[in-house]
Amino acid sequence: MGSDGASDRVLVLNPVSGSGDHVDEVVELAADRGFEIRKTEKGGDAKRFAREAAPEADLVAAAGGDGTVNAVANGVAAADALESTTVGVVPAGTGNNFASNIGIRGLEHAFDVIEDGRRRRIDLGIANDRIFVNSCVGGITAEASSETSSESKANLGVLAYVKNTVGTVGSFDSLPLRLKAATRPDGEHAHAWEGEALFVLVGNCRRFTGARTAQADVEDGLFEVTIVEDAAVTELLGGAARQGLLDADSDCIITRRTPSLEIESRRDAVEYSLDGEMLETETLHLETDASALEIAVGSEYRIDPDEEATNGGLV
Ligand SMILES: Nc1ncnc2c1ncn2[C@@H]1O[C@H](COP(=O)(O)OP(=O)(O)OP(=O)(O)O)[C@@H](O)[C@H]1O
Repeated sequence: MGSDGASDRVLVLNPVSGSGDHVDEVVELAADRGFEIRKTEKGGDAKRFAREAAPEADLVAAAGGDGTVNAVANGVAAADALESTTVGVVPAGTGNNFASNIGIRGLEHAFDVIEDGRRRRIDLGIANDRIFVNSCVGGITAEASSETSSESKANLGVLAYVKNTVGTVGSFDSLPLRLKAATRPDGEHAHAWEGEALFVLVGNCRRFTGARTAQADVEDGLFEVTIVEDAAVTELLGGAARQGLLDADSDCIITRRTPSLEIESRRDAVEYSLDGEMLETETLHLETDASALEIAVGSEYRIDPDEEATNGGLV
């Protein structure tokens, strides 16, 4: 407790995330460790609670799904406290994609990590004036993505999205988009792409191509961008996917690493999902804020997830 009565560790608890049966256990674990607990009652509370707590608190933890982590990161940023406040992640959502990417396995483990885990400064994604930690997804999967199981995502990468969409949506309105991605931090040497996209997947801490791990390098100042052209559906229906051919090597799937990009719709506004929270806009400007957010990570977190194969996973 600070001298003015403000807590130095605050837990923002979403009681309705996931199946909603985490509340008692989280309250007990948090109380044992001296957290002040603030339960959300409606949308907008998590960001507000984090913004109010961050100027005094060394640690603000988010108990909920990716949306709650997103709100807490946005609140800490709104308080201008990213330099001084660490964010903790307590996985109590449906998918908990971000938590698993940073090596957090469950509720009790999350509190152990907050107590003793390494601190790392990771990149944040900025989409127009909002922050995201894990991913920004545009197109028809913006909603379908939350329904694709994490197991299926990890195994199939971007193919899981195409398959899931084909399975659940049935027909498609592809997006006429224009993308411009910088190849250097100063915005020089832009790559441009224009065409009909089924979806655009921008990963900060998460990747969508058929890599061995779903975690992207979140300390490199770069997004992993995947564009799936609408021709992918034809390939998929043609049986390429069943034979395992539709993946990062497909001509319909374009991948880029970039510190910033702009996505412009050539028709209507497009719905994007920022860590599961929706944003509708015609033009989306995305950039990374390198090493902006301090988080507590589990031992399975990898700075460079691709190094695992060569050095036995040690970082
Ligand atoms: N008390 C509440 N009642 C209703 N909605 C709430 C409440 N508190 C937060 N919310 C809403 O919950 C959403 C965030 O949910 P969150 O993403 O954390 O969980 P989830 O959807 O179960 O998990 P995941 O994103 O991992 O699938 C936000 O959109 C927020 O507005």
